[in-house]
Amino acid sequence: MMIEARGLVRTFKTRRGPVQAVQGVDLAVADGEIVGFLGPNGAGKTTTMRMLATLIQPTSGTATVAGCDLAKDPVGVRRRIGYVPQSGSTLPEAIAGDEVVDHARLYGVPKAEAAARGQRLFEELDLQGLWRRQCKTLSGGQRRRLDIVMGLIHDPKLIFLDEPTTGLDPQARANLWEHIRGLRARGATIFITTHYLDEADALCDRILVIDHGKIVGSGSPEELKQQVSGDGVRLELADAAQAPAVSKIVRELDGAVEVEAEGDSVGFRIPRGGAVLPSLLRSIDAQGIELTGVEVHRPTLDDVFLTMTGRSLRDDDATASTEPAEKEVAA
Ligand SMILES: Nc1ncnc2c1ncn2[C@@H]1O[C@H](COP(=O)(O)OP(=O)(O)OP(=O)(O)O)[C@@H](O)[C@H]1O
Repeated sequence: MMIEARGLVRTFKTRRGPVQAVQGVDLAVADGEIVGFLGPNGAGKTTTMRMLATLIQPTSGTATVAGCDLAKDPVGVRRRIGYVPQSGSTLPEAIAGDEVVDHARLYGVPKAEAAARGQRLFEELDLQGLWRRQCKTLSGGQRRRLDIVMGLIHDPKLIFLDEPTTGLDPQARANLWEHIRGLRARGATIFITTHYLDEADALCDRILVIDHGKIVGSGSPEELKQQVSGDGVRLELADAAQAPAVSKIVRELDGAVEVEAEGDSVGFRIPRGGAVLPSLLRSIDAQGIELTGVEVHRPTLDDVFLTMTGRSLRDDDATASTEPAEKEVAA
C-alpha cells in the first residue's frame, strides 16, 4: 500500500470555536493507482491531503505514507512524495528553470543533475523552450505543468495534486489529464483532489467521496454509478395540468422511484430506463396526453453524490454555506 490511514482527525481552533475539518478518515491507496478525492468546497479534502503530505499534524489518527510512518518519520515521507498545492509554488518574477533547480536543491539534488532532470521533465510536460521564461509570462496551463515539474523533480513515487485543473480551460484540462496518466505510466501513484465530477470520472481508477470531514463512499467511477438506482428519465408535457395524471402512470411502473412533477415536466428514476419507455409512452398516449420531449440519462457522479449526501456537488448553496473561513487562531 502506498497510503494507509486510520482514524485521521484534524480540528482547527478558531475564534468562533473548534472546526472539525476532518472527522475520522480511513483510507488506503495501492501502488500505481490514480485515486480521486472528491467532495464539495470545505469537505476536508485539502486538510486530509496536507496531513498526508506532512504539512500539518493530525489531531489524532495514524498513517503510513510511501512506506514511512507519518508521525515517526515525516522527513522520510517528505523525501518520497511530491506535493503540488492548489495555489502553485512558483514566484511570478522568477525564471522557470531557476525555480525548478532551486527546488531540486532543497532535496539535495546537485545543480547539474537538477537542471538535466528539470529539462527532461519540461520536455515530458510539453514545456520545451520555456526554461528561461519568467513564470508570470506562462499561460495558466503551462504554469500548472510547471508546478507539477516542481513536484516531480526529486522523482517521488507518490504525487499529491490539489485541484490541479481549477481555473484551466477545457482543452488545457484535458491536456493535463493526459500528462497525469503519463505519470502513472511511469510507475507513480497519484492522489488527486477535485470537485469536478468529469475529472474524477475521466482520470481516476478509484474515487473516495468526502463530505463534512467523513468518507461517505468509495469505488471505481462505474461502481459508484451502479449504486444509484437506475437511469434518470424526464418527460416534458405539452400541458402542465396533466402532470398529476402522468405522475400516476409513472408510479405504477415496476421499479420507478423519486417520481417528481415540476411545472410541465415529470422526472423519475428506473432501472433500464430505455427499455421501459416504449410501453410507458403508449400508456400516456392512450390517455390522450401529449408529450413534447423525453430524456433518459445514465447516472452521473453527481447523481452518486446526491444519493450519498442528499446534496448536489454543483449545488451553489452547498458551496456558499461552507465558504468560511475564519482562519485558525494560534493555540
Ligand atoms: N487553517 C484553518 N483554520 C480554520 N479552519 C480551517 C483551516 N483550514 C481549513 N479549515 C476549515 O476546515 C474545513 C475543511 O477545509 P478544506 O480546505 O480541507 O476543504 P476542501 O474540501 O479542501 O475545500 P476546497 O474544495 O474549498 O478546497 C472548512 O470548513 C475550512 O473552513
